[in-house]
Amino acid sequence: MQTPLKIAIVGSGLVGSLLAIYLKKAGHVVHVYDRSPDIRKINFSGRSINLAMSNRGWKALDGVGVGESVREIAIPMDKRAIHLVDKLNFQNYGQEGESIYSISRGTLNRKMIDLAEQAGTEFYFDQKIWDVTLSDATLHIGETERGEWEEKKYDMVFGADGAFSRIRHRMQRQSMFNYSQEFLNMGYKELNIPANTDATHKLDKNSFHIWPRGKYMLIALPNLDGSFTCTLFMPFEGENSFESLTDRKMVEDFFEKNFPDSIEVIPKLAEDFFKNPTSTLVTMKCFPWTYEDKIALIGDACHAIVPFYGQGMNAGFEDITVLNEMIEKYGDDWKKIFSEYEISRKPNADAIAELSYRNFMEMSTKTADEKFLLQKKIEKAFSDKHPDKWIPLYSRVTFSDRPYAEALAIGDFQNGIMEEVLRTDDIENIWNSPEIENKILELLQNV
Ligand SMILES: Cc1cc2nc3c(=O)[nH]c(=O)nc-3n(C[C@H](O)[C@H](O)[C@H](O)COP(=O)(O)OP(=O)(O)OC[C@H]3O[C@@H](n4cnc5c(N)ncnc54)[C@H](O)[C@@H]3O)c2cc1C
Ligand SMILES: NC(=O)C1=CN([C@@H]2O[C@H](COP(=O)(O)OP(=O)(O)OC[C@H]3O[C@@H](n4cnc5c(N)ncnc54)[C@H](OP(=O)(O)O)[C@@H]3O)[C@@H](O)[C@H]2O)C=CC1
Ligand SMILES: Nc1ccccc1C(=O)C[C@H](N)C(=O)O
Repeated sequence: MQTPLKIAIVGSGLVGSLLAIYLKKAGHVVHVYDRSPDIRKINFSGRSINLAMSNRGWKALDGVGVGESVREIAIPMDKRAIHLVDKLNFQNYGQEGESIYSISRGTLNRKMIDLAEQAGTEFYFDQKIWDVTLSDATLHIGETERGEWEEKKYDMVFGADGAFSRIRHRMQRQSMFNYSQEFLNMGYKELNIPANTDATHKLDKNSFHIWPRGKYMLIALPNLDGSFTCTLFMPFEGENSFESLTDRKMVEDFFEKNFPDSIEVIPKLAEDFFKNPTSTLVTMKCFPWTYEDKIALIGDACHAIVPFYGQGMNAGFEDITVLNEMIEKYGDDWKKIFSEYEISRKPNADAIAELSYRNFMEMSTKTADEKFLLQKKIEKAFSDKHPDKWIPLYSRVTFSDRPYAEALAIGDFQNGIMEEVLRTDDIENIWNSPEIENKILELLQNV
C-alpha cells in the first residue's frame, strides 16, 4: 500500500473507472468526475456501441479481479467473415481458441462504475471540469465555460477525459509540450441489424463481419440480444461519400449495389442512415503526459487513435497495467512513477496509432485480395510449425502483451519476407511446401 492520497480522476469512461478501482485498491481516496449524467441512469446513446476487447484489455481487468464478470457480457469472435459482392470468405484471427470479444460499451461502462463504487470510489456526475491548476492539482468545475466556477483541491489529478481532454488542454499551454491532432477525411455512421424474432443472430455471431470495398467499408459486431451494430466507414466528400448520399433512394440503391447481402438484414437502413450522426475520426498525439507528481493523462486523453485495429480501449487499459507496475516498483515516489510510466508508454502509443491507421487498408482492401489471404495462410502454416520463429503481427498486437512498438518493428520485417515469398513462381500451388518453408527460414537469417 502507498501512503494514502486524495486523488481526482476526470472522466468516468472505461479508462477512468478502471483506474479508480486500481487506485482505490492501492489505498487512496478516489473521486471521479464526469461531465455527463450517470450512465447507469440514462439510456446509453453514445457512439461506438460495441467494442472489441483483446488480451491487453483482459490483462488489466484480471489485474484487479474483474475480468470474470466482464467475460459474462462478451461474445467471442474468432474470425473475420469477409463479405465480397459475390461470396463469403472466412479468415481466422489466431490459433485455435484465440478470439477477440465483442462487448457493449454501455454495459461495460456501467459495470465498471458499479465495481468502482463497490470498491469505495465516489462518483460525481453532471460535473464539467473546465480547467485545472497544474501546480496544486485544483479542479475548476462549473455549469458553463463562462459562468461561475467552483474549486476542488486534490493531491493529484488524472485526466481520463477522452480525446478532447480539458486536462490536456491546460497542459498544452506549457513550453516544451508537443501536440498534434489529425482528422481523417473519412467518417463513420452506425446502423443496426436487429435480432431474429427468437432473439438469435441473423449472421454468424462468432465472426467480425467485414464488407471490404476499398475506399469505404461496412463492419458488424454481435450484441448479446441477437442484434449486430454495423458501422459504415466512408469519405465525407467525393464519389461514394456521405455527402453524395442525400436521399432514401440513393442510400438504398448504394447498399443494394455495394452490400447486396446486407440489404435484407438492415430493415431500417434509410431511416437510421439519416437519423444517426456521421462522426469524425481523429489521431491525437502529445508529450509529456504528466506534470511533476501532480497531474497525469491516461487513455484517449493522451493517445486518441483511429479505431481500425480495435485497440483504443485496450491501449488505455494497458496504460493502467503499466502505471500499476510502476506503483508497485517505486512505492511513494510519484515523480519516478509518472516519468517511467510516460517513457514506457509513449513509443507504444505511437506504434499502435500507426498500426491502427494501416489496418484500415488491410480491412477495406487487402481482405478482398486473394494474395493477402494466401499470405495469411502461409504465415499461419509456418507459425504453426515454428511458433518460436514466427508470431504473426495481428497476434502480437491482439493476443500478446509484448510492446506495440516491438510488434510494429517485427511486423515490418516479416512483411518484407512475405513480399519476397509471394513473388515465388507458382506460389499459389506450392505455398505449403518444404521449399517455401526453407525460403522463409533462410530469409529469417538476414536480420
Ligand atoms: C467508432 C469507434 C470504435 C471503437 N472501437 C474500439 C474497439 O473495438 N476496441 C477498443 O479497444 N477501442 C475502440 N475504440 C476506442 C475506445 O472507444 C476508446 O479508446 C476508449 O473509449 C477510451 O476510453 P477513455 O476512458 O480514455 O475515454 P472516454 O471513453 O472518451 O471517456 C472519457 C470520459 O470523460 C468525460 N469527460 C470528457 N471531458 C470532460 C470534462 N471536461 N469534465 C468531466 N468529464 C469529462 C466524458 O463524458 C467521458 O465519460 C473505438 C472508438 C471509436 C470512435
Ligand atoms: N479517435 C477518434 O477518432 C475518436 C475517439 N473518440 C472516442 O470515442 C469514444 C466515445 O466518444 P463520444 O462520447 O462519442 O465522444 P463525442 O464525440 O460525443 O465527444 C464528447 C465531447 O467532446 C467534445 N468534442 C467533440 N468533438 C470535439 C472537437 N472536434 N473538438 C473539441 N471538442 C470536441 C464535445 O464537447 P462540447 O459539447 O463541450 O463541445 C463533445 O460533447 C471516446 O472514447 C472518445 O475518446 C471520440 C471521437 C473521435
Ligand atoms: N473494433 C473495430 C472497430 C472499427 C474498425 C475495426 C475494428 C476491429 O476490431 C478490427 C479487427 N481487429 C480486425 O482487424 O479485423
